[in-house]
Amino acid sequence: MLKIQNATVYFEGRGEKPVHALDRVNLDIPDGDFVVALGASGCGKSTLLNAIAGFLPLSEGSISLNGREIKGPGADRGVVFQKDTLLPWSNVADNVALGLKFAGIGRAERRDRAEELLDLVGLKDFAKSFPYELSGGMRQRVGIARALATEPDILLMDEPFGALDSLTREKMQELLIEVWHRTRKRIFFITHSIEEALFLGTQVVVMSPRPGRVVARYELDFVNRFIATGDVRAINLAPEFGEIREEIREILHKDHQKVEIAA
Ligand SMILES: Nc1ncnc2c1ncn2[C@@H]1O[C@H](COP(=O)(O)OP(=O)(O)OP(=O)(O)O)[C@@H](O)[C@H]1O
Repeated sequence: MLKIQNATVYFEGRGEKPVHALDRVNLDIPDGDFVVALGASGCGKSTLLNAIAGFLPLSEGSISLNGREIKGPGADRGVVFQKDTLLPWSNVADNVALGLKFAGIGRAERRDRAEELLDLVGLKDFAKSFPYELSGGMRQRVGIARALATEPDILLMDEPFGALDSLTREKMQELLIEVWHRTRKRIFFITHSIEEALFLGTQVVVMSPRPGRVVARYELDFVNRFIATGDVRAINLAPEFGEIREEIREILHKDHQKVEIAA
């Protein structure tokens, strides 16, 4: 279980009032859950992800993974960002195996593991390619394979498909569902897109800015419906999909007005 209790973060402002980026967020991510955080810009989504990753400390509250409090980065958490962070001078297989190299795993085992993961993300034939030879979607797939290499307990994904064109994005969503279904890895995923959140999440938390807090939660089943049927269109057209989408749109619209007024 990943347990977030009263997570609160203040950033020191430049001589002004501190920014209250995260306010008493409580969230449980059980094993196998796909949790999506959704919200307007500045509502603290990345702050929350960075705190789970151990990149920044909480001002108050705690985050624990399998009973151990998170105090810094660790191999039990794999991270994928919007911009790929692949090493341009290393080929795809070496990029995937980077974390294994740091962990002292031998060359043969690294190669086997990289091969297995590239197969999982549909890039079996690209092991020897270099990042510049790949499209944006393919680079993100390498990023996912790399994040999974050390067999983390959770995958943390900060708008991983935000920079992709809509067709590639849809393909990547389906690929990620396949990866999730096959590995049953728990995932914490950030997005601005309501449709993406509803399609992917077994749990969707809607966040609101100033201060960043959770304002709505949904337990959803569309992702499992997709796994069972493969029918994206039927899901998009399902009345309950439309209802929740409108409900969330309303919440986010109010946030937008709030931010515009404050700006
Ligand atoms: N290092 C920092 N120092 C000061 N303020 C920060 C810092 N990082 C984030 N903030 C502020 O904290 C608030 C939350 O930011 P955060 O990046 O977590 O939001 P977000 O929901 O991820 O936004 P976006 O969707 O635009 O990425 C914002 O007001 C932001 O300006």
